[in-house]
Amino acid sequence: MKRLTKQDIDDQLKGLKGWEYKENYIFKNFIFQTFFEAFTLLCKAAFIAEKLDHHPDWSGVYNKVTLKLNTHDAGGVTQKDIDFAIEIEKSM
Ligand SMILES: C[C@H](O)[C@H](O)[C@H]1CNC2=NC(N)=NC(=O)C2=N1
Repeated sequence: MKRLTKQDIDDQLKGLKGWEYKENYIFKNFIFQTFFEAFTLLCKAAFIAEKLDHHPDWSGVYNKVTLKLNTHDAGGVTQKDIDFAIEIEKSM
């Protein structure tokens, strides 16, 4: 899959609240009230990852989650990464 240009990525991220582009990946930091809500997001991310066959780098510390994505073969951000972010936002 073709790597997106910075302009394409910036344009697409305008519609995705909290998502940012940095050093060849897109990411979002989430902060919840509770560990359970954070864990719920990780569960949703796991199901989306399996559906799209595209898996985020993630970290979870108590009520905070970070999701980070790029496409290994392309060496950067592709439409698959954006699609993952869209699915996550739809699930919120
Ligand atoms: C074969 C399989 O489709 C690839 O290894 C997938 C799996 N999940 C992946 N996830 C992410 N984030 N980037 C990839 O390039 C990627 N590649």
